[in-house]
Amino acid sequence: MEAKLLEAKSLKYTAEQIINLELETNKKVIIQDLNFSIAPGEFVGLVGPNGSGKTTISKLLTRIIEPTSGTIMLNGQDYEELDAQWQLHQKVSLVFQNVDAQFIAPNFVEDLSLYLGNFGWSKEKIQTQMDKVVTELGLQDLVEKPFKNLSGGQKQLLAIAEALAVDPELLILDEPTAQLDPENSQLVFKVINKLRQNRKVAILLITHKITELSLTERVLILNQGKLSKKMKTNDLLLNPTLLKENQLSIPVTVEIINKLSHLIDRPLNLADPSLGTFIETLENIYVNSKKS
Ligand SMILES: Nc1ncnc2c1ncn2[C@@H]1O[C@H](COP(=O)(O)OP(=O)(O)OP(=O)(O)O)[C@@H](O)[C@H]1O
Repeated sequence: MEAKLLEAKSLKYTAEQIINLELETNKKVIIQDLNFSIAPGEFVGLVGPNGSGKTTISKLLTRIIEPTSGTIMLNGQDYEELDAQWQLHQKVSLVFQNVDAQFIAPNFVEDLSLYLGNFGWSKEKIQTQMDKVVTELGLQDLVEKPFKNLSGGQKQLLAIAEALAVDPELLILDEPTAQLDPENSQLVFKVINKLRQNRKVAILLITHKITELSLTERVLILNQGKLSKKMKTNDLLLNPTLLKENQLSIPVTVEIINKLSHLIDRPLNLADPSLGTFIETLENIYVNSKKS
């Protein structure tokens, strides 16, 4: 049986929702009956239309909110047994969609010291971890600069560095480049790619961007709070209908294949092995051109 780092079973989350000006409420089901697992070191994508519940899942996995029912297990241990959030947050780290909400001190050195100090770490241990992560991501020039003088991409990199400083087993990235321009997105993309190659951390990547998704091995597709599909990322990348339904931009290669089919006036089977090799080559050229 495949090893499981994290396992969610029959996960449900319901929130009170105000329905009119008299402030009457009803229960809104946001997450319903989710079952999924993530293996140690696995890189998994989480996609779905706006409002499908992706951010809610990241909050459940970090105990910012508690599920209405169901269980989450980490290394076979029930989340309930990780009796305080601080214990969990050394194993499962989250980078928020809006990184400004993540920092409370004026710069990275002070912010990370405060964050790791909360776990009761000694000054020496904090310094060792800070040096390690700053060197790993090449952020030496940024660590003492005030956050207010940094670009969105630089802040996003520091937020990732902060989340990695605890050496988590699972890192959750919630749309890490959603608010960045192409240049800053590229900076962050390169770092995620580096982590994939060099760290043994499992990553759950929430994204609407196909280039980021192409770094993942497997993808969970969420629809109205339910997991509608779990599939290999490559299979999703070749399925224009599913991509559109999940607000993912169509890969340039699939567009080329579709245009080819129009030209020859017959559908091309994307599952055809020879076409697969052609698409793979085009994808590599495309992804590499984005990386460089
Ligand atoms: N505490 C809450 N009370 C009421 N409704 C909520 C609450 N939290 C989330 N929701 C609703 O639950 C749904 C899922 O929200 P969530 O932010 O998880 O979606 P998402 O897939 O991350 O969306 P996006 O892609 O836009 O970031 C939305 O309709 C949202 O309005």
